[in-house]
Amino acid sequence: MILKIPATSANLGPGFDCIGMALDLYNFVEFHELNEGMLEIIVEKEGSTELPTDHNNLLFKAYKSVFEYLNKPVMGIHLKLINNIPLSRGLGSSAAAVVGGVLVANKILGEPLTKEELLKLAVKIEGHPDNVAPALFGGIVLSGSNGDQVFYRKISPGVMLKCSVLIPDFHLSTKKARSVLPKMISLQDAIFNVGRMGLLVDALHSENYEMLNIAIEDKLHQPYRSKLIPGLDDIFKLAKELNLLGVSISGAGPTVIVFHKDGDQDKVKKLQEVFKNYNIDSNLVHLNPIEQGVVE
Ligand SMILES: Nc1ncnc2c1ncn2[C@@H]1O[C@H](COP(=O)(O)OP(=O)(O)OP(=O)(O)O)[C@@H](O)[C@H]1O
Ligand SMILES: N[C@@H](CCO)C(=O)O
Repeated sequence: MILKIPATSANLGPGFDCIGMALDLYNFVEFHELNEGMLEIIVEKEGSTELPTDHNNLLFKAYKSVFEYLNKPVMGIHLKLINNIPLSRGLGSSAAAVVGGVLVANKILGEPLTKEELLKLAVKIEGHPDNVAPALFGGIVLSGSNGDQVFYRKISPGVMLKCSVLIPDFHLSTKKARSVLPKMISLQDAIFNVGRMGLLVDALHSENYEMLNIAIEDKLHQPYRSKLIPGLDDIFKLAKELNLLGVSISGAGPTVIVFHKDGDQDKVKKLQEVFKNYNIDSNLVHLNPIEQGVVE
């Protein structure tokens, strides 16, 4: 059997830990059962030289968590991971691994758990729902958790919503990108983000992107993370000058996601020039938001 799991872009500016969108870039997981206690992991493409191929592999840990949750012995498994989502770049590689792991276990066990139960297990491992929810359900997903419960609502991406990602040539782990965030924020900044989030949800629902460049602004995480992403402030400034629809850090970064109209590709290339001016190579990839989450 084989699973196809999408990349995801979390936060979309103001929705820190609360919103994410599935994109048409995929990891594939080929799997079959082995005798109890056996584990084989083969990694191809992204992460082939660095990802562990033993019990420390995140996808295997997520797989194992389903058996533990159901109080069942862990079944032996062969996993071939064909990864196209780059690691630690802000495109949801860890969420794709976690979703892959819980889904593989559920398949092997004859699907005892619903997608909602798998979401809960995935959130426990990932720590927040914003990437795992769209990786599971597709589309743009608003989410939150309350101890044991995870809430979500899906918005279908509008056909006019086009985006490109600028993937810089360096890793930034979510752990490091979270370590620079303050423990407390001011009421003023909270009000700023609540207002932007309202505008963002309205823009995504109504498919009216006129105010997206305002709606996508954020004061909770991006100002602190900009010191980890050289050139980011200049990219944000230039995106406004070029009248692009909106720009934000993708997930914890360092990838930058740019919303734009069809035919704006040349303007997006100008943003890539900014990274170059900071001696950072980057890969510019056009990706479409997608309706479908993980599929068999
Ligand atoms: N295909 C995979 N198989 C197993 N583990 C993976 C896989 N992809 C990613 N990981 C694990 O996830 C880590 C990267 O997670 P991290 O949260 O730092 O970045 P990200 O998920 O790519 O970005 P973001 O969360 O900002 O979107 C890797 O170092 C590795 O431990
Ligand atoms: N919301 C998360 C996404 C990355 O996992 C963050 O920005 O840290």
